Amino acid sequence: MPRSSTPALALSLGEPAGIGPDIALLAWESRAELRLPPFFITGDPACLRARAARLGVPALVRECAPEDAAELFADVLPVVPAGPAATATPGVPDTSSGPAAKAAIDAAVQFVKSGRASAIVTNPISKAVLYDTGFRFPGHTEYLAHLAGDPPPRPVMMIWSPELAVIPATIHVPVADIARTLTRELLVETGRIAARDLEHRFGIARPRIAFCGLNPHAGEQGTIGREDEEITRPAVEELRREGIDARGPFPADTLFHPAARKGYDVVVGAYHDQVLAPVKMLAFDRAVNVTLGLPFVRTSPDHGTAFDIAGTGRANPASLVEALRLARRLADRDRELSEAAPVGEDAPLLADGRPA
Ligand SMILES: NC(=O)C1=CN([C@@H]2O[C@H](COP(=O)(O)OP(=O)(O)OC[C@H]3O[C@@H](n4cnc5c(N)ncnc54)[C@H](O)[C@@H]3O)[C@@H](O)[C@H]2O)C=CC1
Ligand SMILES: NCC(=O)COP(=O)(O)O
Repeated sequence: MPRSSTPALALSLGEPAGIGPDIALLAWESRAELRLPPFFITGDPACLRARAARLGVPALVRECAPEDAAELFADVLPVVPAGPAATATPGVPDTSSGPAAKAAIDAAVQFVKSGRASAIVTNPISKAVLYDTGFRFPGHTEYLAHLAGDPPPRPVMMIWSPELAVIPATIHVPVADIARTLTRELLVETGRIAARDLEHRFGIARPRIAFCGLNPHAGEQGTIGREDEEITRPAVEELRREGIDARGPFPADTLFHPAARKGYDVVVGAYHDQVLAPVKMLAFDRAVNVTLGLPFVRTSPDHGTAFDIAGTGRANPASLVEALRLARRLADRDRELSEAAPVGEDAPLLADGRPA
């Protein structure tokens, strides 16, 4: 059988005791109806066979090489074995979970970097389980940047949905540390990366980037906290001087209602829950986590491991389905841009080496 010229997407197994295996199986089961782009899973095939049997999903799990996945996808669930056996019971991670989840990410990244996968989609990991097994990165976002290159690019987390797209400038930072982690340099870098990737990867000609204040009422002209005047406003002004359509700082409490959402393409928030809560309220089953700033495409469902429903058949694969679709779209656009780009010494390059 001829091999497809477009590599499949690599989907990492995620936390084996979470809903990653469930949603991967359920998405694959609806592949024809949903016209899903072909993907293969990196991880322990035995874990997926056991979960398919438990859920009653008639999936034929087939071990294969990445190159064969696109052709096999219509008939079987392609799995490229990676990492140790994942022995955990659904809902109950054990000591195999951390190494199995990490090895699945490592393999997916290796395949996308070598051109054997078009993009990577990651199933949720349990941060606590990984930290317990020696993982020293806050999450996928920073770990993927570490694997992407030396020096690592600055990664930016964006949660994207048709209703709302948001970026937390600080990510997995304790609330007590947010104000000192939020710097002008961080906001400027985040704005630049957002502007660049929204234009190049998402095709938005001049993205409008709204910055949230940190304090109530965006600090009320410095009377309720100084950060918005001393950090966020100068960052917005610096970005505007560079030609980026940055706006704000705006009070967070009035930035997410329907009329306000018409005024920007993405919101950069000061911290995780300030912007992830609104997007998950509006679009929990449609939103997709995208890492900007990487030399390859990475998406993920917006939710976590959902240990409480793993292995029950109640997990909704909709966010994973959107993550797969978006990964395909972004990877196709990356490929079109690189094919159209001039070659040779004069070709302009982005900071990470991608064609501008
Ligand atoms: N990209 C990633 O790797 C992410 C990992 N996490 C990790 O997930 C773990 C659990 O986090 P939580 O805050 O409990 O959030 P969670 O998203 O796992 O669960 C929150 C609630 O939503 C439900 N839920 C989540 N996804 C669902 C789906 N697809 N279908 C139906 N119901 C669903 C769960 O059953 C639970 O009641 C943590 O260890 C966290 O670090 C959280 C977010 C993203
Ligand atoms: N709350 C979002 C989240 O935890 C995702 O983090 P990451 O693993 O994609 O870095």
